[in-house]
Amino acid sequence: MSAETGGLSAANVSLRLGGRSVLNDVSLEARQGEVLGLIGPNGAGKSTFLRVLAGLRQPDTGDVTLDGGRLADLSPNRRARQIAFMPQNGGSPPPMDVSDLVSLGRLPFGSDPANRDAIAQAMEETGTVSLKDRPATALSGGELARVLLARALAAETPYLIADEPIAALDPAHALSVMSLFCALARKGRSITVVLHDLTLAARFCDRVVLLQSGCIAGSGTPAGVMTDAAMRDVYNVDVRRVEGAVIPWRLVRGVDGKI
Ligand SMILES: Nc1ncnc2c1ncn2[C@@H]1O[C@H](COP(=O)(O)OP(=O)(O)OP(=O)(O)O)[C@@H](O)[C@H]1O
Repeated sequence: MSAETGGLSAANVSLRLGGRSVLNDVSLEARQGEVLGLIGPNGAGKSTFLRVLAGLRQPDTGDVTLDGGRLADLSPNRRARQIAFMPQNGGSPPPMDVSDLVSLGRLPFGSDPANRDAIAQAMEETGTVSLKDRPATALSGGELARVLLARALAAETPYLIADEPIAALDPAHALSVMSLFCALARKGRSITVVLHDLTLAARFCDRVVLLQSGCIAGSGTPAGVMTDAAMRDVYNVDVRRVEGAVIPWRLVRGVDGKI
């Protein structure tokens, strides 16, 4: 992991797509040492913003900086050594075995001797070791999501940006991945993650940013942002904070290897 300090910051980012404003003056900082949750309803602009933050799409106005320098000025290779991005859904995987797909996460590092250990660790952390010889095209949706997360983690970048990484996961794997994100943050990594599971967002994120129609509608601690009023205004739902709800809370045993 890089010893560099500082943050990944978006400042006053705006973007129009198809003649519509999709992001409107969005500013936020992804800080090392914390899990930042990006929440908001469908179409709020979360995925679009993540791509801007990862340097994969240029905003119309505003800028993204990494440790004080313009992200757009970094070469793709240098950027990839700093920021790993896990896209939503991931699309159709290429026709290759799982271990080869995860290895792609190390491409920016050439023949670095650390590649082997980084790949092995990422597969252990995501419970994908038992899938290593399977064709990626034959995985279930949740299995593929964990393999794509392993590919992103294998790069061991200071910044991880993940778009709905637990959307397809069963409760045990979702808990395991969120716990892993917290553990990585405690080791100094910056994790920025889009979530629709508000229970897990409230429990595992150090900070959340609530997006609504391309604008920031709230930012701060989960309790401070996810108020009844905000849930009503932004999500159009009344929430109940119910004891006795079935909330998967702790793993009974590891899922497929070390968790
Ligand atoms: N290439 C595009 N051209 C036109 N509109 C687009 C394009 N890409 C995204 N949009 C629109 O921008 C808005 C934000 O899309 P985005 O995928 O960022 O939302 P999201 O918050 O990630 O939603 P979800 O929770 O459904 O994944 C949506 O209304 C979407 O239809």
